[in-house]
Amino acid sequence: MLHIYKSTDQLSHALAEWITQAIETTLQKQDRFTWVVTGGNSPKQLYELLAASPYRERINWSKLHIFWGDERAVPFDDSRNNAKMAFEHLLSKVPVVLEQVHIMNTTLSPNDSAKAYEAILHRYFGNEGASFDLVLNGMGDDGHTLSLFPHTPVIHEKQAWVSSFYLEPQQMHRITLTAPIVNRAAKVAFLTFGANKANALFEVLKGARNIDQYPSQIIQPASGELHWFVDEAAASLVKQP
Ligand SMILES: O=C1O[C@H](COP(=O)(O)O)[C@@H](O)[C@H](O)[C@H]1O
Repeated sequence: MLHIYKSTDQLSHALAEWITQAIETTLQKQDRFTWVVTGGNSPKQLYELLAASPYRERINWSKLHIFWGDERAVPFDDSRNNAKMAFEHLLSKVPVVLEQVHIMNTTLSPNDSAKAYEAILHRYFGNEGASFDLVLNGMGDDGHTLSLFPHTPVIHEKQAWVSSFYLEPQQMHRITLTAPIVNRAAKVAFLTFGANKANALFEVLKGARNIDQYPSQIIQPASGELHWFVDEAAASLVKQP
C-alpha cells in the first residue's frame, strides 16, 4: 500500500501515528512487540516525534524489543553509526528496557557480529515461521534498503538472516538483515522522501523486476503487509499517468 503526504512533516506525523497504532493493536493480542528500526537521515524526525507527546505516553516501551536492520561497521560513538542515531533521537529519551534493545555489535569483526546477531534472532524466532512484528526501512536514492546495495551478492542471500560484507565504494564493512528474515515480518514499512528518491521509487514500484539494480524490490513480505510512506516529491513519477 502506498501512502503519499504533501510534506515530510505530515509524512513523519502520519507514520508516527501508524507505528503507535500498530504497537497498540499488536500488544492487545500478544505480550511483546519486536521492531526493527532503520538508520540513515530519514527517520530522525519520526524518532523525535515518537519520543514526545502524545506518542511517548501511548507506547508501552517496556514491551518493545528493538533490533536494527543494518549497521555501518564503525564504533558506536561514530556519527555514521545507525544505533547511535537511534539512541540520540529516540531510545535515550524513552523508557525502553536496555536488555531488550539489540544493537549490532561493532566491537566484533563484521563476520562475528553478523553471526552473533543471527544467534540472537534465532533465540527470538526459532528456525522457522515467526519474525518481527514491524520492520521499518529506509531507501537510498540508488534503490538500496537495509545494507542491500545495488549489485552486491547479499541481495541474493537465501539462508543467512544476517550477513556482512565490505562495501567498496564506502570503504566500510556493512552488517545487514537479509530478505529471508525481513520477508517473514508481519509488517514492513518504508519511509522515503525527497525528489532525489523519485526515480528509484518509480523503478522499485512500477519498473520491471531488477533486484540487482533496485534491491528494495526484493522486500516483499510473504504473508505480511508492505507499506510505503512517501512524500509527494518522492512520489512525483509514480503518480504520473
Ligand atoms: O545507508 C543507509 O541508508 C539507508 C537510507 O538512508 P537515508 O539517509 O536515505 O534515509 C538507511 O535506511 C540504512 O539504514 C542506512 O544504513
